[in-house]
Amino acid sequence: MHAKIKEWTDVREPLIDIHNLSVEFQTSINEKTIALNNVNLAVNKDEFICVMGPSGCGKTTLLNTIAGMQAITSGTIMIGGKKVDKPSPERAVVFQDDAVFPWMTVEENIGFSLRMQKKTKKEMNETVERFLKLVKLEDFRTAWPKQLSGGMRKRVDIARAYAANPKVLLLDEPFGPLDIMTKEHLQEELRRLWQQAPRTVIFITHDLEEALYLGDRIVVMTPRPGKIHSVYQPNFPKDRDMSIKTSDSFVDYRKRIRSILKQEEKAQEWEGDGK
Ligand SMILES: Nc1ncnc2c1ncn2[C@@H]1O[C@H](COP(=O)(O)OP(=O)(O)OP(=O)(O)O)[C@@H](O)[C@H]1O
Repeated sequence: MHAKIKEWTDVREPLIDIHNLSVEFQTSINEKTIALNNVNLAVNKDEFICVMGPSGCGKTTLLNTIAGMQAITSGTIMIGGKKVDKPSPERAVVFQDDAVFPWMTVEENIGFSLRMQKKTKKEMNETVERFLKLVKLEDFRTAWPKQLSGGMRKRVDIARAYAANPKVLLLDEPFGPLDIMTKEHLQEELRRLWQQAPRTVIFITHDLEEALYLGDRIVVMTPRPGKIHSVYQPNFPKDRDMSIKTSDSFVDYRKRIRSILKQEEKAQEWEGDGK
């Protein structure tokens, strides 16, 4: 059995406190799937956390549970001292498939939640303007979603979630279906946006490079049952660009985490053979 790596992580001001969280799905009368097993995690206010791991390790279940969209079997999630048990506008979710409204222009999409929150016209215009600028879509304010590329629609989606002014932004593989160039461009933009408008972000991905580039901390999950294997805090510069991907430290983290995932995969194959 390989040694588990535990790393020093710095949680000073936790906004999110996940304690002994387990989520089970009843799959038939006598069978259940343990999607999350005893997960403990604290997330600082305005921290950018990436949760990564192979398919089926419980990433989406964790995100849905934090969003309040998935019932908890045992344990608790507290956000800002309040127990999570249902969805709230304090938590905005961005999914893999963009959720822009095709019948609204770019600026109407970004202002949607502000209209729902009954903000004044002035507040709404200022916020929409700010986020149009931050995601560099000022020249497309009156465009319809079908006139935009996939990457641009994703920027509208993120701007809309941001403009709602949530305490927590939850992103579930938002760049998953995009080509590598668009993906890297959006990763840089998201990091820049987050620096200019800090928010507590939980970003789910199965892409290790994406997790290392974006996250201040990287939570590595492993499956069967879904658990946190280890947490890393690489301390890459806050203000970063794609060049960090070739740094010795980045390459070293990538090797170490990849080797953990490989060992876990092998261990599971052995377990599978033993059945
Ligand atoms: N509604 C459900 N009913 C039954 N089982 C479920 C349900 N949702 C998830 N599961 C199971 O829970 C486990 C974790 O699933 P989850 O989707 O959270 O993993 P994931 O890491 O997000 O995977 P992926 O990267 O493929 O999206 C899997 O074994 C999955 O089959």
